[in-house]
Amino acid sequence: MQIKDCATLLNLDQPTRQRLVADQTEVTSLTPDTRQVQPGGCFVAIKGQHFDGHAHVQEAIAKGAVFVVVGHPVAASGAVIVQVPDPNQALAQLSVRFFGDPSAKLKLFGVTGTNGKTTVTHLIQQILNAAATDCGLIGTLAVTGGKQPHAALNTTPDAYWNQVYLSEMEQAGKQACAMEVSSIGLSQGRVRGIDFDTAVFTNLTEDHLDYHKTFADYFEAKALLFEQLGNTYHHGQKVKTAVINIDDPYGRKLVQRTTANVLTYGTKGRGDLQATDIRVGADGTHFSLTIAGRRYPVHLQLMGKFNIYNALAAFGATYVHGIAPKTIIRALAKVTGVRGRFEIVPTPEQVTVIVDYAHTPDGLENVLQTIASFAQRRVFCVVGCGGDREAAKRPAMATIACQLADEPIFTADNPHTEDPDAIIDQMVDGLDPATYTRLRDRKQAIVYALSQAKAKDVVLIAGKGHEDYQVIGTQKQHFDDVEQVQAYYAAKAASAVSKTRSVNYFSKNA
Ligand SMILES: CC(=O)N[C@H]1[C@@H](OP(=O)(O)OP(=O)(O)OC[C@H]2O[C@@H](n3ccc(=O)[nH]c3=O)[C@H](O)[C@@H]2O)O[C@H](CO)[C@@H](O)[C@@H]1O[C@H](C)C(=O)N[C@@H](C)C(=O)N[C@H](CCC(=O)O)C(=O)O
Ligand SMILES: Nc1ncnc2c1ncn2[C@@H]1O[C@H](COP(=O)(O)OP(=O)(O)OP(=O)(O)O)[C@@H](O)[C@H]1O
Repeated sequence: MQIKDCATLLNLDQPTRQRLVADQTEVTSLTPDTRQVQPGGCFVAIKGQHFDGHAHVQEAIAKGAVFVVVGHPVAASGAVIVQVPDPNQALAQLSVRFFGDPSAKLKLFGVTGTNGKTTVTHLIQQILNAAATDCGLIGTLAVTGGKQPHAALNTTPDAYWNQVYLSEMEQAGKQACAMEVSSIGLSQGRVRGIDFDTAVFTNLTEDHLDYHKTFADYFEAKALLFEQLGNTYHHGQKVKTAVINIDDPYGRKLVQRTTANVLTYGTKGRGDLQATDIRVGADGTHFSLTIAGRRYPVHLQLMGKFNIYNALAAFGATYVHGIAPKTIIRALAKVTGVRGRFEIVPTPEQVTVIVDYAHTPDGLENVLQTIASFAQRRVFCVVGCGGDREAAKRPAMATIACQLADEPIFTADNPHTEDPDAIIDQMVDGLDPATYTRLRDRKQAIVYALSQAKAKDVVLIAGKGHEDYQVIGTQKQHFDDVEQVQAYYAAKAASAVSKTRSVNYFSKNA
């Protein structure tokens, strides 16, 4: 890329555009991060919550930046510096150009909604792989599909990293990418410049209201994905489709918000794609799927009615790409689970232990209702709420746990800089203390639940799913719910062995 290429790309005033139009200086790298600036590169100054790139332009130039994009005038010299109204938008425009617009060459699936994004993207990946279409993933668990996986800092990375990851996937020979698109990512413009083929809506319930302030704003952020599918019908090879949960009232609104083709799905008698005759058994979930007047039996190993919705979403997203229903159904039947999503942790006892990422009132309710459909005895529920965010959902989470679990145990999630006890106080406000147990230390809470559970009980450990850390204060410490369960049973087995040994020892010497 040369500086002159940016003349028509960026939102520049006429004199600046004329100044750049003949500049053949090569721009050999691009970054919004002062720590990554390379000689010959372009630096885009971004103002974040903690760091403002504008205050560090001279530092970027000292590191060799030849082209700098800013949002307001800065006192710096030694490079071509241009001002644009929105540096975040400029970063997206430059990234698409610099990395050769990889999303145009991949089948791009964007999945949004309060719950189900991770699950649906994984299901889409499994189906595409079964149909010999190599698919990468961008989402909460990680970014995969390039040469090597990347840990996920955000569910939806920023505009620069999206293009980096997509170009890595393209270079690694991937043909598709399924991407989780968060409402925060949408409202911050992180997916600007990504040419989605298919946008999927799962559902909308209360979440992230500390960020979006009102439910209406939260919905508007989600709606952006469907509006951004475009307003033309000449997308080259891309046929744009919105796949929408029509049982959700917000899904019904979204149908009006896109000019793309729409495929709706649901379980309540409407939708192009419908699930009926739903049966939950010990071997998973069975239902009949109807599409285009044909009916297919489907079996999922995944538990829970919400996973039927996730399966319908993934079915719709891949069906519109011409994948045969039977191929999709076979692939869905093989999926055993997604890490930290209703993950059954094997135990040496007849206690069913489930680790699940449910961290919204709706998510927790769904998981507990699913457990109720097969639980034979008591249900324990270890759950907490995150700190420094979303205080409003705390009492709702605890009330649902008290209503749907026999033994709710309230504990810490990621308290961040809040006092875990203060968070639990807000959770249990108005609840009868006789109806729950509170143990602020998450390890102790898990150990307590496991030690109380008897054969045929179920222990749900909710809220952190795949996370292998706990954020206490400003420190991120290693903590993994699955490991805690394994450690508990390993310690129990070791103590049983040592007790047996000591009994033998004493009996031998008696
Ligand atoms: C509130 C928020 O959205 N924050 C995001 C924001 O961070 P920030 O404003 O603090 O950034 P910053 O550290 O001030 O840096 C600003 C700029 O300066 C640059 N910088 C920074 C340091 C330096 O030395 N030099 C430098 O140039 C950075 O590269 C960046 O371009 O920009 C960062 C880089 O893109 C994001 O990682 C970060 O997400 C944080 C981690 C976060 O927690 N975000 C949450 C709210 C979020 O986005 N969540 C959604 C939804 C998840 C869900 O659905 O559950 C998500 O998509 O993850
Ligand atoms: N379609 C759904 N409807 C309601 N709840 C769901 C649905 N799918 C999953 N869940 C619940 O929400 C939890 C999170 O699921 P998943 O990770 O797939 O959602 P997500 O949208 O990616 O969440 P996040 O953005 O917070 O990572 C699951 O562990 C499950 O409890």
